[in-house]
Amino acid sequence: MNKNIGFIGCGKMAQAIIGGILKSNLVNPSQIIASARTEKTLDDVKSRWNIQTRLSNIGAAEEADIVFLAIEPDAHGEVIDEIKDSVRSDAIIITIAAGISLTFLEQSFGRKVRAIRIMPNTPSLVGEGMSVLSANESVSPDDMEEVEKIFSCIGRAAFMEEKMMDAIPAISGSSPAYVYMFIEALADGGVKAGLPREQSYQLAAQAVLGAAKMVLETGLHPAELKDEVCTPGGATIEAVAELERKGFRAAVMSAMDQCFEKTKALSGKNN
Ligand SMILES: NC(=O)C1=CN([C@@H]2O[C@H](COP(=O)(O)OP(=O)(O)OC[C@H]3O[C@@H](n4cnc5c(N)ncnc54)[C@H](OP(=O)(O)O)[C@@H]3O)[C@@H](O)[C@H]2O)C=CC1
Ligand SMILES: O=C(O)[C@@H]1CCC=N1
Repeated sequence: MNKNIGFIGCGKMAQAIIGGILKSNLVNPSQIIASARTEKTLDDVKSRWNIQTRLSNIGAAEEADIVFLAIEPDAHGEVIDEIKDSVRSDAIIITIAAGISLTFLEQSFGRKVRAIRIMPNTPSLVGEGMSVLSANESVSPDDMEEVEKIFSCIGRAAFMEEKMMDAIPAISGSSPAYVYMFIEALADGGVKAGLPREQSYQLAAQAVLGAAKMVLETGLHPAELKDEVCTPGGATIEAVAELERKGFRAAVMSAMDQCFEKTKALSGKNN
């Protein structure tokens, strides 16, 4: 891809995207220009990937064809104020923040900008991200294709109407955190039953990866796949019954409600 990509903010999520893009060889390290609040972060990313770094946000924004706002939701107003006169008029502006709307971006730039709102997740680092994208009407089909190319290189990309975007953190932006907790719990259970800890992590993580692939590749309903594992009178149904008694599914859905409510609160605060 013959474009310069700027990252304003270079924390966990930006680094997952940068690492994923570079692994897929979509661009060279010299095409990525990142800024952050501290020199420490910039030194870290420079030594990890040899990308270009700038301590000034303007420095990262002015040379970029695509500008990622990879900062906290609350930092958007101040940062956009800082860079808005330096961003190229034809640049594509992307926010990856929870709860930052396209209208907020347009209003903060004070002009028509090509704006895209994306909710990615950290498995982008290993090419297994899930990113949901929503664009304003200034974004052309060619722009969309270009941005979709980036996110398809680091996992799966889906376009959705903006009204859906506040619901995405709970299901795919934040959910890797709950899945890691599940893997950790599985591994602890393995250790409790006498398995070595390192192998327990491997067994647990591979079971989660395999189960996810079964859902994606067989197209079967998760309930049907679950039923296939439960041998009549066997061991699995005992575990399933205990998970139901302990409110496993209700706990997951209620956790997602909390995440959704917080995202809506961020949206309300920033829009
Ligand atoms: N983590 C995740 O899994 C996901 C995060 N997101 C979104 O990504 C965004 C960043 O989150 P995350 O990566 O977790 O957070 P981090 O705290 O890891 O990263 C934030 C980055 O922003 C930089 N920063 C903060 N203020 C400024 C500023 N004024 N100028 C320049 N740089 C600044 C920080 O610099 P420094 O390092 O020097 O402090 C840091 O590099 C959030 O909006 C979040 O909603 C979206 C999906 C998933
Ligand atoms: O915790 C957060 O707010 C961000 C959004 C999705 C994942 N991390």
